[in-house]
Amino acid sequence: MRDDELFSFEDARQRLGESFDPLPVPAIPPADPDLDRVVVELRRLRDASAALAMSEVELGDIADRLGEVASLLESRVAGPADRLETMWKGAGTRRSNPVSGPENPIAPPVDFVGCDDGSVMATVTLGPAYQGPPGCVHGGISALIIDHMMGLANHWGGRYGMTAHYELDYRSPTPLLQPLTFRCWVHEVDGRKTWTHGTIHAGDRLCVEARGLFLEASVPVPGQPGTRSTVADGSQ
Ligand SMILES: CCCCCCCCCCCCCC(=O)SCCNC(=O)CCNC(=O)[C@H](O)C(C)(C)COP(=O)(O)OP(=O)(O)OC[C@H]1O[C@@H](n2cnc3c(N)ncnc32)[C@H](O)[C@@H]1OP(=O)(O)O
Repeated sequence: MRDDELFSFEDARQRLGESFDPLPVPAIPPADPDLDRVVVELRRLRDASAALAMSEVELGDIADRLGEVASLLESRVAGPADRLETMWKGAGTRRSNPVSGPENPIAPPVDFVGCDDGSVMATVTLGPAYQGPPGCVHGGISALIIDHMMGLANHWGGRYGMTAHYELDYRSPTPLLQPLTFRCWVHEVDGRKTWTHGTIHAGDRLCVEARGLFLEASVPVPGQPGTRSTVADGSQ
C-alpha cells in the first residue's frame, strides 16, 4: 500500500463502514470569564517573552512588575492536588488540557472542527515559543498536538482510548509563523483497539504523518474515589 493510500480519509471511512458513528465535538462551555482572561493575558506574555530581543531592552522594571503579579496570582492558588480535582469537574479537561484548553496558558490554543468525512481538523499558526529547529516547530509540540487531536478524532468516530503506541514520520520541516493544517481520523477499529492517523501540512506540503494505537481503558478520577473515567469520553 502506498503512503498516500494509507492516509486516505475515504479509505478510513470505507474500512469503518457501519461502525462509523460520529459523536458531536461539543463547543467548550464557558466557565469563569475572568479566569479565561487571565490565561489570554498569560499567553500574550508567553508570546512576547519568547520574541524578546536579547539586547538593548531594559527589562529590570518589567521583571519586577511581573514578579508582583505572579505573587498575587500565587496567593489565590489552591494546591496542585485540588486543581487536579477541579480539572475533572464540569467540562473536565476540555477546559484545562495543554492543546486547546482555555484555562491552560501553554495551549497555543488549537481550535478543532469535526468534519463530515470523519476527520477532525484544525488550522493554527505557531510562534517562537514553540520553536525546535531554526524557524521550525519543535517535533515534540507537533507530537503533542496530533496525539491530542487523535483523541478527539476517536471521539468524533464514536471511539475512545488511551494512547498505547504512537509513531511519527517527520517528512519535511514544519514552519513557524505560517498556517499549519492538522488533520486526524480513525483508520481502523478492532474490539478495544483503535488505530488513528494524522497529518500536518504547510499549504500542500506534507510535514508530519502519524499513526497511533488507542486502547479502551478506564482510569481513576482524582478526587472522586471509586469513579473511573474512560479517556476521551464525554466527561472530557
Ligand atoms: C467531549 C469532547 C471530547 C473529548 C475528547 C478529549 C480528547 C482528549 C484526548 C487526550 C488524548 C491524550 C492521549 C494521552 O495522553 S493518553 C496518555 C498516554 N498513555 C498512557 O499513559 C497509557 C499507559 N498505558 C496503559 O495504561 C496500558 O498499557 C494500556 C491501558 C494502554 C493498555 O493496557 P491493558 O492492560 O488494557 O492492555 P493489554 O496489555 O492487555 O493489551 C491489550 C492488547 O493491546 C496490545 N497492546 C498493548 N499495548 C500495546 C502497544 N504499546 N503496542 C502495540 N500493541 C499493544 C496487546 O498486545 C494486546 O493485544 P492482543 O493480544 O489483545 O491482540
